[in-house]
Amino acid sequence: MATDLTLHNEQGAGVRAQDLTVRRGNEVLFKALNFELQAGQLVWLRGSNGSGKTSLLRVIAGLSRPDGGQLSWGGQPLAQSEDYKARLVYMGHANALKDDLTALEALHFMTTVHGRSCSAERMEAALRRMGVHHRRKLPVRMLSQGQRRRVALARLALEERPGFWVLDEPFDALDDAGLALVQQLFVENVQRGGTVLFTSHIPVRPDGVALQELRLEGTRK
Ligand SMILES: Nc1ncnc2c1ncn2[C@@H]1O[C@H](COP(=O)(O)OP(=O)(O)OP(=O)(O)O)[C@@H](O)[C@H]1O
Repeated sequence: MATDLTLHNEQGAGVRAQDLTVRRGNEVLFKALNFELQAGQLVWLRGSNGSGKTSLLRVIAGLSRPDGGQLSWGGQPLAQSEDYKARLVYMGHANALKDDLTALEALHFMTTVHGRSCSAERMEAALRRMGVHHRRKLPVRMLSQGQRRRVALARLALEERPGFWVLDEPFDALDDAGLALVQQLFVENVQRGGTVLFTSHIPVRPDGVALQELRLEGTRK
């Protein structure tokens, strides 16, 4: 039997998952999962430890393949959609910052790797917004965990287009002010017509947009 987690929203195209099945080893994490993620949605992917949230995010980001079912964007397979690839911003659980680079260099490296290269002034402004500008010349290895997270998340502060953000535990290691900053970035992306799909074990309550939930609980068969 299919599990329908469709989130209803009428604005524009989005990601559609049909009968999605993912296994890890011998374990079926979820089976025949159906949902849509559309423009203007802020979606909290929830589920207990090991329920398959990271695995689902990786599949949506195109980093691994589902064992069954399809993912599409505007009727086209997700993996073949240039529009989807251009909108996708995926951030995994790890910060993916190079320890020996300074914070500014690490952000520059990250944006270049992801094809989002921009001016030094804009990167400095993003680091300032994330409250780590005063640490921009320090090597990443000398930053605290929360500061590293803020540098990595500065990538989101550089985005100006309506993006499709897929974020695994973005709030990890952040203090209350950091949490508020990142939620504000979510709201801005959603308000310009983007989508944010994220996991978090910390309850969040962004102001100004509706928060929807996609629950993986009970989807195993
Ligand atoms: N490469 C792998 N090989 C085998 N099993 C894996 C692999 N990666 C993940 N798993 C298993 O898949 C299940 C789901 O893992 P996943 O990381 O997707 O869960 P999660 O919901 O993100 O968990 P958490 O809340 O703890 O971060 C776990 O039981 C895990 O052990």
